[in-house]
Amino acid sequence: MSRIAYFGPAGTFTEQAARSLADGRELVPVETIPAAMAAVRGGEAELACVPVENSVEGPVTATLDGLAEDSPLVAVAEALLPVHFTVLTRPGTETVRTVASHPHALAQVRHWLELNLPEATTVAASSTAAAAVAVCEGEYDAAVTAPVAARTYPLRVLAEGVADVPDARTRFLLLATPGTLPAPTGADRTSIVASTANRTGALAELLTELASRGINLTRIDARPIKGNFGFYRFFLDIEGHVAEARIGDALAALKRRCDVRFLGSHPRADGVRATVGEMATDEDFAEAATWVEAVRSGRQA
Ligand SMILES: O=C(O)C(=O)C[C@]1(C(=O)O)C=C[C@@H](O)C=C1
Repeated sequence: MSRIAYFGPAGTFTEQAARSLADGRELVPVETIPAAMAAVRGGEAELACVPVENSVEGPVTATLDGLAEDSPLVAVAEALLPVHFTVLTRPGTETVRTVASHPHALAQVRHWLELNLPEATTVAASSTAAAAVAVCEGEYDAAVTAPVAARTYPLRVLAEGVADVPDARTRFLLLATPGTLPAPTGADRTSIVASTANRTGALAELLTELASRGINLTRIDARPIKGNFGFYRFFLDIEGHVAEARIGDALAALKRRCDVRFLGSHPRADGVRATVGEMATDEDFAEAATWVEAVRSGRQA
């Protein structure tokens, strides 16, 4: 049976996302995001499930860095989960002095902690479920976790439905080694990472290549190129599938300008159909290509 390595241990939001994408595959927890990616690169798992962006805290930087470095991986599917937290303690805990969780989770409950546990010190854990494990082992007094962790670990629920921002969401990717792409659906997302030269207008030129082909951008994040102070990579998510003419044409244009890594084209979890700018449909591109052919072959003045 094929396997999905997910950012664990058991009881993370990522496990929930992996379950929703599993399609009968075996789920295998690993401790870190780089370990999930390494499992796919090393062939121990066919797929990896990792978080990529949260509507409150933004990008999951370990995922972005892992996608830009080492051998290529591509996203073949995604899941979008609503994020509200459960706070767990050991049965019998009377005073909460330390609260542990993933930094993204702590950032999403900052106000709740200020109001409800103002004396407690927050501690970063590798994941929400790793924090629950640490509470079980007596290392910390409370953990901010996914609701599912309350069923996974023998802990007491101190609070449920905790979220500073009511409709917070996290998006997760299912990653594979490059192979057959998922078929276009009309509601797809294409992701790339581009490293531009450090000169005036370089980023504007990349964005213009997209805009002039009627392509809508859904996310842009910059990450430093490590060991090269002041130099950045740009992660771009765009609406559409590389099989569509305007997207293929834009990627070819970007490739001529800078270093580009393709990170996949896959259906969007929210089903939002791509906005296609004026004169940018596949038919428009095909008509224009036919005209150029005619000009080249002398059939058209
Ligand atoms: O620690 C977990 O449960 C995770 O799956 C990670 C993660 C994240 O990286 O953003 C996922 C969703 C929540 O936003 C908080 C933590």
